[in-house]
Amino acid sequence: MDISVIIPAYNEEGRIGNVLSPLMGFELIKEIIVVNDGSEDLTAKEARQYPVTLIELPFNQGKAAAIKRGLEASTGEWILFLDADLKGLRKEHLISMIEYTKIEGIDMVIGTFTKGKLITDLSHKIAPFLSGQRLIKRTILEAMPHFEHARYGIEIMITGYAHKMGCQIKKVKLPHVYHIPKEQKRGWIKGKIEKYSMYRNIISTLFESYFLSRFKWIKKLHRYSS
Ligand SMILES: O=c1ccn([C@@H]2O[C@H](COP(=O)(O)OP(=O)(O)O[C@H]3O[C@H](CO)[C@@H](O)[C@H](O)[C@H]3O)[C@@H](O)[C@H]2O)c(=O)[nH]1
Ligand SMILES: O=C(O)[C@H](O)COP(=O)(O)O
Repeated sequence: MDISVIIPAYNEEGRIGNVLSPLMGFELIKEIIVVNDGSEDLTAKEARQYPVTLIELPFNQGKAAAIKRGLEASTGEWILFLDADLKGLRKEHLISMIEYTKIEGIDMVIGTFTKGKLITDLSHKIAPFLSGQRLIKRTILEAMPHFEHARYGIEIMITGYAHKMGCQIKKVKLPHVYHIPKEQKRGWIKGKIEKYSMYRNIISTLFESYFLSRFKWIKKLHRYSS
């Protein structure tokens, strides 16, 4: 198997290095694609210090659009999505995600936070399908209907689609990994505003695509064993 890592990044100066470092020297990783989604800070400069393919979007277009651009540029058989603001990510976490892909028939592995921070652990316990850490067969992503406008609704779309197509999904715990909350990244007021707008993206995607006909998949997701 070969893996393309795609990391969407918007204003992640001082953080993106924590995610890129553990990826170095990993044999199965064919390429690392960082999509700088119109950042106004030094995210791109920091990413350039690593051997990555850097795609620069001229203005902020949202996570889903950044992922789409990364996907178009990638060539791996499997795609590993990682957020650029993770703390505590280590090689062992990647290895445990990759191990699951060896099980016959597995199409997607979702990495969930545990033993990191109470709030992030809790949010992944309640809503593991919102996790941005995933390893997916590229054929599934390529077959998906347009998703580039979904912004933060992207995880809902991918999970819903995979479910609809009968894909096999596994959750894998990523101990001691968490992400930096928006309030800490952007300041309290701006952080809360961005969070509110993220929840709107998530809820509207959920509502538009699945509320009436396919709500059942959410319940089922909780049953996927780790
Ligand atoms: O316009 C944007 C906004 C975010 N990002 C990047 O996308 C990733 C996730 O964004 P973040 O704002 O950190 O999201 P969270 O608040 O952590 O949201 C959680 O929930 C979201 C909705 O399910 C998921 O997309 C995230 O991966 C998940 O961590 C990070 O690398 C960002 O830099 C972009 O590239 N463009
Ligand atoms: O996972 C969490 O801790 C929150 O629900 C989302 O965090 P955020 O502040 O990065 O949006």
